Amino acid sequence: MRYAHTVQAVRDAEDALMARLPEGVLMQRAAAGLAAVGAEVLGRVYGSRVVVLAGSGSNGGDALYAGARLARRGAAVTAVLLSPERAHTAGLAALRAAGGRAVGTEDAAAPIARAHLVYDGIVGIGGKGGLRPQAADLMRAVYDARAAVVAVDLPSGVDADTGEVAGDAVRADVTVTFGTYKPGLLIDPAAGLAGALRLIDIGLGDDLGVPAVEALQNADVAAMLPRPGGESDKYRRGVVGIVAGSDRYPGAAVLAVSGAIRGGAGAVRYVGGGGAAVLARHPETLVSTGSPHAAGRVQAWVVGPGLGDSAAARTAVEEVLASDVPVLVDADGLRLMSRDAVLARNAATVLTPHAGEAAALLGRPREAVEASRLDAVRALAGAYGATVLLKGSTTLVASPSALEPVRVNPTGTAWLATAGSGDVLSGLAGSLLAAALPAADAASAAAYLHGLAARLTPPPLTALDVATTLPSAWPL
Ligand SMILES: NC(=O)C1=CN([C@@H]2O[C@H](COP(=O)(O)OP(=O)(O)OC[C@H]3O[C@@H](n4cnc5c(N)ncnc54)[C@H](O)[C@@H]3O)[C@@H](O)[C@H]2O)[C@@H](O)CC1
Ligand SMILES: [K+]
Repeated sequence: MRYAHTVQAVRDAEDALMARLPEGVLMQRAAAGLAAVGAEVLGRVYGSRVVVLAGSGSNGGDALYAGARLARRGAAVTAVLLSPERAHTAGLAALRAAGGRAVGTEDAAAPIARAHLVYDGIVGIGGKGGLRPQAADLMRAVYDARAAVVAVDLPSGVDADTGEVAGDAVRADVTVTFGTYKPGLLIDPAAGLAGALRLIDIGLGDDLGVPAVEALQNADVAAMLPRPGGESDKYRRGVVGIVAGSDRYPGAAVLAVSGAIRGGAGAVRYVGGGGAAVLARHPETLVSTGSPHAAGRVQAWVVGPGLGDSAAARTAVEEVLASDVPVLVDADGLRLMSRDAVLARNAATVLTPHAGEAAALLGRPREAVEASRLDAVRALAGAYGATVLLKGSTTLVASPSALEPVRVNPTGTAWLATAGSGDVLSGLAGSLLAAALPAADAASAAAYLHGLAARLTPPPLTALDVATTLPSAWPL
């Protein structure tokens, strides 16, 4: 698992650790990591030209000490001090002692134009709001110079706790972060500005509390997925029921079932008007028309993809929500469900909106959901007492309890923004629910596998390609 902690958690852990260590040790650990990554990016340090953009806080201090380390190895290092009277005194002295120099912003143009590498030490976890105009101007000069940008702790101007970007922010090639990831490094739009992430262990480990955000890694997914044993039969492995598609949208039925049959459940029941199309593609499906409760026992339901908004569709959603097994609601189901029906449930409910659907449920503009994804997913999970998977550029999964970390999906590709890919995801997640995975695990493992399958599929990909590639994404 990859963990991200809030600024407050980082500060508490740093305070606890600093009380046990001589002064300055943590900053030296940070600077050593920063210098090592800078040296890697440069390839050859001796003779290279490095600019340190140093703000007034400890983030600038880290960058100045890193600059000092590279200067000792033969780099020409120039620090540009954004507020010269408040620059980190000891860091600046170390840089000067190592042969580096410092200038004010008025003299920054020439060194920036010739720089190979620029450290963004403007602000770190103490930053508030976007870049100030002067810093934004300096960064424009940096991009024009095509220097490599290494952000210190996080790209300045992004919100460390939420991933929100309120104004101008640094666009980094690499971000070297200290002690733990910050939520903003994993969640868009900020994550899109961080470049490659490098975590430097500064020893916070035992002092960090519960993470705010976590990202599954391959081994985590492997440990969660169902594996049939000698005692398994199709019913013990779980049966998933899919209520999807309609005469008008039979394709959604096929796609949801194609995800479900590759999700580890022992059998898939399909209920609805798309049965002929489903059977043509997946003859192993148990197909029925009529109502969900007449279809036979299932261990989880998926309801909504391509369902339309007929009276029958509404009744089907109500009936499924009244059941005592886990239910995943997607697409049209999200419009047809009532909040009271979701709140009244005892078994788990998983909602899988994209930003537009989440916006409608929350009564916010879509852009507001996209700009504040973490807040949106938590708000929805709280309001509905449900596990919510918010799809998009970074897919997030929030549990109904605000104490649980939000999961951010590390896989995926922009090619997934294709018709029907969400239907495959809901079938897959429903199948994992039927195989008895807890709701947050089912949703986040499904997002992981779906995103990985998409990456393994040569573009331009179709939703059915993703479903077909799922077995290659399944960890062995
Ligand atoms: N506390 C520690 O033990 C450690 C801290 N470290 C570094 O210290 C950083 C945090 O340092 P600080 O708490 O001093 O805070 P920062 O260096 O992040 O910035 C705080 C300063 O920036 C100003 N500021 C806030 N928003 C701004 C904006 N938008 N534009 C320009 N200036 C702005 C504030 O007035 C304040 O003076 C971390 O991100 C990390 O880089 C590391 O050295 C590791 C150890
Ligand atoms: K920074």
